[in-house]
Amino acid sequence: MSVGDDGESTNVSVAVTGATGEMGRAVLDAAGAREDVSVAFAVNRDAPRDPAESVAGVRVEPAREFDRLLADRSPDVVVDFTGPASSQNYVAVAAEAGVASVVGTTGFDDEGEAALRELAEYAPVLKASNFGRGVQALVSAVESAVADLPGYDVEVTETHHNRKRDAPSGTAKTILEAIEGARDGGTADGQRVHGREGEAPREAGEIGVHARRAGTITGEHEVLLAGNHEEVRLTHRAEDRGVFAEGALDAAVWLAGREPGWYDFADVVDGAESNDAEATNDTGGDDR
Ligand SMILES: NC(=O)C1=CN([C@@H]2O[C@H](COP(=O)(O)OP(=O)(O)OC[C@H]3O[C@@H](n4cnc5c(N)ncnc54)[C@H](OP(=O)(O)O)[C@@H]3O)[C@@H](O)[C@H]2O)C=CC1
Ligand SMILES: O=C(O)C1=N[C@H](C(=O)O)C[C@H](O)C1
Repeated sequence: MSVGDDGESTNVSVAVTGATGEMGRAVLDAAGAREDVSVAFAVNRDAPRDPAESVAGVRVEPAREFDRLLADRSPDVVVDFTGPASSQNYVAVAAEAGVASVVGTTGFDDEGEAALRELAEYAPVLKASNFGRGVQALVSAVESAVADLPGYDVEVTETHHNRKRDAPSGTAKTILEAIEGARDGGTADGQRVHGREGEAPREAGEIGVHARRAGTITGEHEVLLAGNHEEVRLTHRAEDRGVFAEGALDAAVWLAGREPGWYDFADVVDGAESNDAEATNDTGGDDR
């Protein structure tokens, strides 16, 4: 991390994994347009066959070179949008070298999530299921609506492009946890009903969860609350992956130089200017 003459402006160097994936490309595009970020290197599992091929002007190296590049180029933060297994590997190598990680990858199982949290004891790890600032606002609005409307039926619907692997989305899981936390005394996730089929009517307290996959839709999340002959619908719609990429780079800039620990995007959005966020190593949360 370099600090400018004014002592204020900083430049954070990032290593980008999954560089030829949708999000890797978006991150490299966004980084190229920012003055507070530079790219130390970029890797992909299957690097382009032509070594001259680049993404946003950055040469993409094979993932097997990740350890060496990390040592040689000393990035401040690794920005990872890949898959759960590779993400865990990248964060492990980074943490061992004392390098921070921003993780956007979703779809971790409990074991994978716990492993990441353990790695946060060695280096800062900031993980978020959605780096859109609007989703932070959506989650707050959902918590408030659920608390204000006890007894209303709640259904969560997420819609994504047809290439998405994990369902429900990481964001939907974050929203579900917010709903459960906002209900009186909290509710067990056994009340989640995924899809709906058969004869039985809806039971009180159920939270319906619906995942749709179609075309090239970037990402939509809707929470429907219905009762008392009225409906409330809270929706977030991402129009472009650049939204997630900018949020992830904001997170990288915020994370550089922090103490080891577990952080989330709410820390960045709530206290972007402050340096006093407390890292946690708790095992709670479902931010996958
Ligand atoms: N938190 C957020 O705001 C957001 C999170 N996401 C999440 O980010 C992740 C990536 O999404 P997206 O970019 O659309 O997906 P893509 O499939 O377009 O890209 C995934 C990238 O990760 C690489 N990759 C996948 N598995 C492995 C592996 N086992 N080892 C090494 N590299 C691997 C792929 O390499 P290869 O080309 O060789 O297959 C590819 O470069 C998903 O989990 C998605 O849910 C997405 C958008 C926003
Ligand atoms: O895979 C995606 O595309 C997205 N994944 C994230 C999720 O699982 O919530 C975030 C965003 O909705 C796009």
